[in-house]
Amino acid sequence: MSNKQPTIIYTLTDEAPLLATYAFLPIMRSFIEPAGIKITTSDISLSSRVLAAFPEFLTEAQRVPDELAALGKLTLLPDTNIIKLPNISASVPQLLAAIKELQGKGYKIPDFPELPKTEEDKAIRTRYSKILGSAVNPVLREGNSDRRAPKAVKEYARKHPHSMSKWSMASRTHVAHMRDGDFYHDEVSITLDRARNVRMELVTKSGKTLVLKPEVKLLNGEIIDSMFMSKKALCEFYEEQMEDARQTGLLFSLHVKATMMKVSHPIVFGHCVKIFYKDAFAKHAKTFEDLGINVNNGMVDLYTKIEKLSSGEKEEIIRDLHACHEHRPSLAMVDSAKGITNFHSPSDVIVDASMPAMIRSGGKMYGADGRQYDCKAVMPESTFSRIYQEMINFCKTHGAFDPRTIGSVPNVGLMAQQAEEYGSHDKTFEIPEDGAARFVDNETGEVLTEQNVETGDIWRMCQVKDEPIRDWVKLAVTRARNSNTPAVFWLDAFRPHEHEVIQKVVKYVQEYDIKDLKIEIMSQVRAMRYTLERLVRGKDTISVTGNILRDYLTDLFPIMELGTSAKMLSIVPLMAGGGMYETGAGGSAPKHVKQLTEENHLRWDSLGEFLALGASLEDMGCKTDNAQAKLLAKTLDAAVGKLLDNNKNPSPKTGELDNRGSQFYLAMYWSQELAAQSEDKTLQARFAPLAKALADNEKAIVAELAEVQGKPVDINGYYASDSETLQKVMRPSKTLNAVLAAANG
Ligand SMILES: NC(=O)C1=CN([C@@H]2O[C@H](COP(=O)(O)OP(=O)(O)OC[C@H]3O[C@@H](n4cnc5c(N)ncnc54)[C@H](OP(=O)(O)O)[C@@H]3O)[C@@H](O)[C@H]2O)C=CC1
Ligand SMILES: O=C(O)CCC(=O)C(=O)O
Ligand SMILES: [Mg+2]
Repeated sequence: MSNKQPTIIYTLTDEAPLLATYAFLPIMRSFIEPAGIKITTSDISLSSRVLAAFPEFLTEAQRVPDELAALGKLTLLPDTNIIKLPNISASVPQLLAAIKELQGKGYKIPDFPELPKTEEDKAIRTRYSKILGSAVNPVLREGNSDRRAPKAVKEYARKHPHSMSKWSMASRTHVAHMRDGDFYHDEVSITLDRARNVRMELVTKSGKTLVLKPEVKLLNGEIIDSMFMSKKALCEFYEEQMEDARQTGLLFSLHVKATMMKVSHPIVFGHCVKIFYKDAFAKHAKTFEDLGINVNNGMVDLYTKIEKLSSGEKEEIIRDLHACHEHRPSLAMVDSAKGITNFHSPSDVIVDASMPAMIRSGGKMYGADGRQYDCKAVMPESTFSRIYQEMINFCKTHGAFDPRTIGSVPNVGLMAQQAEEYGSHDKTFEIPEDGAARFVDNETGEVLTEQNVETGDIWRMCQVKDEPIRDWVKLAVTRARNSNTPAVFWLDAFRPHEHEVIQKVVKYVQEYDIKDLKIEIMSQVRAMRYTLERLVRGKDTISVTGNILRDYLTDLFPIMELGTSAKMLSIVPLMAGGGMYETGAGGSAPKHVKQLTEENHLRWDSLGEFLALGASLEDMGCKTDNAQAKLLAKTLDAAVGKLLDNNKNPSPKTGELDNRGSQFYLAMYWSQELAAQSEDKTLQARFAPLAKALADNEKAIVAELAEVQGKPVDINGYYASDSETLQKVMRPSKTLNAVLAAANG
């Protein structure tokens, strides 16, 4: 046992989860500190990451340390215990807004160089690139992922089923994906025979050798993939699908994950927008180039930049853009009332959240008139899009899922040590010239892979190390055994990368006695069908997947089963021995901030935080033999059960109980559980008065929390608010604050 004080590190992130944190931290402290457990915070918000990247632009007082890097290092230590809330994986428009806000607050950080020309601009751009997209999770996720719906949550969903829209056999909704020329078709994969130092280079048809990445250090047994997406095939695909949607009268809707595939997917997104508005882009090519318009960042980039033009020029462009709509399909809308389409920003429609929402709505998305229509969900990469089509087929045949009766699909996901797409960010390139794209061993000159590519193709290297695969297999077998549930590895032997992974899975599974377990390997589409057949019969099936499907399935199934992925238990057993407890499987819900600032109601559900805290305490209790930590975990679990039983979840409707009210109830139930137990008399004596004070003041507290609602509230910014304001907004009940202060002595 270490002599260090047991410590939980709680992350400060962005948007709704950060707001909720300002209410939750004081509550948590009141419960944890009496047991000698310390809570520290680590600010990994977007604004803090921006400031940490540019110390020389700031005054001494403004500088902040790089807390993400420090936290990343801690994940490699055995006694680390982190509670990680969702953070913004910033798109360019989000980063630009954060920079602008910080500059407005007196931080003299540089502008984001959109078209860097000088060396200095390029260096700044490189620093900003490290902050863009999925920049936090790959650093902290030094372990694989275990996400599931706890029993109490599943029972709650069965008792209080969320609404599911009807599916009809007549639905024309479908998924459109490329059938050729995408990453699935153009992939080569190898397992390394020894550690190697490799470069990525392009030998152009004109005879030049361009080194795109001089060095990638690879380990023995590591799997590396060379894959590319053909620009020509992608653009043809978009043309065909747009024409098909137009002729058949379907909404056209594009779904990408531009945050996690932060280099490739913005390009994939941008081509779609440029094809849709092809005529306007051809006519105004020169102006757009002069303005530095880059629709990889969405139409918002275009609309912002044409503001600089005279009103005549601007109107002409807008007229020409509108004219394109006449021979194109209707677009799915993100906000019909404001005329914001699917093309506005690549971070508005993120596959993991957007596809389940569409399937939950009976295959419908919103059109420009605010009504719901069948749609063509365009997901160019066929690798994983087919699973959604399989689910759609199933819903059309069987009708919508019934949350009262369906089973559950927990996930064990491969993601440790920047597995698969997580590690591809600095190894993804837009090909500048036709040629051969190759991985070459720097020491021997050996060409490991070679693929012919054309200008504009997207070429990348993905990798996965051997140890994470072994750990993933162990986690899958352990979950299958502990829950007595079949586990299916979703792996397609016809995809080169997964073919290599299968070899390792087969090898590492043999390290366990699995004769009483049901462990299978199936291609994704078969795995989906098999899982769905079981799901509708009330049976559970563990999905064991690579990184992308980890992400996709841990929103998809929870949203069908529970109505949300916020109520998921989401654990990352760190490979070095520590633990990271993520809060739910959803994101930072920007819509929720909007509702808060307009109506002072925060609908964010902190159940994920409560579950993560429970898992974190339990783990601490077991690893350090700390009975009080175990007791806190047990009583918190019971309190969560009571919270669900009494339906004290936050309501989406202003005027009803919100996040702050739900947190109050958690505190009340938790203190009651601690007061009612007799295992630990000290904790009992400590919490009895708190339980009484909270119960005695329930009415007053709930009334004070309700009173503030219905009016706008100023949170002093969006990305870089200040803690004083947030505390004030998130802790509006004087009575609750006084009770907690008294309890903390
Ligand atoms: N682990 C992480 O760090 C993750 C970060 N993200 C980031 O989050 C941001 C937003 O992503 P987006 O795709 O919009 O996904 P979100 O999960 O944030 O939002 C989709 C919808 O899910 C519902 N939702 C999600 N979490 C909760 C919760 N705790 N309580 C209540 N409802 C919830 C909300 O529905 P409703 O509007 O109906 O209330 C919300 O509008 C992006 O910047 C993304 O990169 C995304 C996923 C994970
Ligand atoms: O890292 C990200 O950008 C989002 C991750 C995510 O969506 C998830 O873990 O479910
Ligand atoms: Mg996700």
